[in-house]
Amino acid sequence: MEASIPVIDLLSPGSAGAIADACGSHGFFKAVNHGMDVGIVETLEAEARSFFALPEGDKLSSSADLSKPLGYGCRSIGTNGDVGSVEYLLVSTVNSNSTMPIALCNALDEYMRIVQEVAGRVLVLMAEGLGMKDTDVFRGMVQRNDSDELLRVNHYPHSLRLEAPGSTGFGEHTDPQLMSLLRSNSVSGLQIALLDGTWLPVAPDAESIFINVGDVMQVLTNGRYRSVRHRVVAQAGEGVLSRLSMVYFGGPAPTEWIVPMPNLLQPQDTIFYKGFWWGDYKTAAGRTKLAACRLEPFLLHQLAARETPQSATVLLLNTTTTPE
Ligand SMILES: C=C1C[C@]23C[C@@]1(O)CC[C@H]2[C@@]12CC[C@H](O)[C@@](C)(C(=O)O1)[C@H]2[C@@H]3C(=O)O
Ligand SMILES: O=C(O)CCC(=O)C(=O)O
Ligand SMILES: [Fe+2]
Repeated sequence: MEASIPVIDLLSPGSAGAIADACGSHGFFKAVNHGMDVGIVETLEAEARSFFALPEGDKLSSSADLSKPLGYGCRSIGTNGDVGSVEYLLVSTVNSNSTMPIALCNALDEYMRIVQEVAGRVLVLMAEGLGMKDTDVFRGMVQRNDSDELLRVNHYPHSLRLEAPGSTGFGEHTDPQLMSLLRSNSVSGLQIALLDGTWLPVAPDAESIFINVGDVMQVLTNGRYRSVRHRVVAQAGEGVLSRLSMVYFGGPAPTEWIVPMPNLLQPQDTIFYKGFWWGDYKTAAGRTKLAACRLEPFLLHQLAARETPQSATVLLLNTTTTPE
């Protein structure tokens, strides 16, 4: 059967089960009937596009009050030499972005508000799909006062294309947090890695949202939900609309201890991961290259990769191929 992205209606009665299946098989799905306010999404898109159209110097100085790695960035991703044909704005909830255009700040704030609400609903369904009694456990982790939530707006202008068409827009990686919620315009480029290592292009859909499972969720669920490797391949097309995406990352508080959740384990189950504090994991992740397998040091050493097909996926995906 041809591989395809699972599509889930968030309002359907079977959505929790369908989400659990998708998070286990792909670590990724498209959600329809998500209820996000179209006007707020379109306003952020328009404000972000105006911001990205500013001269480089203005963009750099206008976000200079956001300390690295937050703020405006161009080509360089993280601090370890990774580059892509992307410019972006990375903001956290706790930052007051005083020197950015006020309309952009307002649009980011409004978007954060609606994306937190829908991310919360999805996290509840993710817990429900696992049969958890406390269906609020994941939402609770990302919606504490000190939770580590981020919003990133990525723009892939043709002018930044590094080499030939098909070159790196945003290199392959997994997202470190619990889950990410992505919305893009109608320009393609996003691809996800399947269990067998092939890359599956994700058809863009500006009306829908896309959910990624992140590293922390993979650990909390002892590998039942799979942190998906993904990348953006830069598209050709001078004069044509460029890709613009907005991604919410739901991370826990720095003091949250991340370990396979006891109430998801049966006595006979193998525990695949040792625990870590999110704060430490994030600091360590910040020192890695984008494509690194960041969970590798936490995989319990006595486990052979073949014993754990889902949780070992990330480790097995060093060499990936693109389907023709
Ligand atoms: C190369 C890097 C960029 C990143 C921090 C890291 O050292 C490794 C993880 C990267 C990532 C991927 C998902 C998100 O876009 C991001 C904000 C995150 O939390 O982890 C980025 C980091 C970044 O751009 O600083
Ligand atoms: O821009 C995209 O479509 C994906 C970006 C991404 O994976 C990220 O920002 O972590
Ligand atoms: Fe990502």
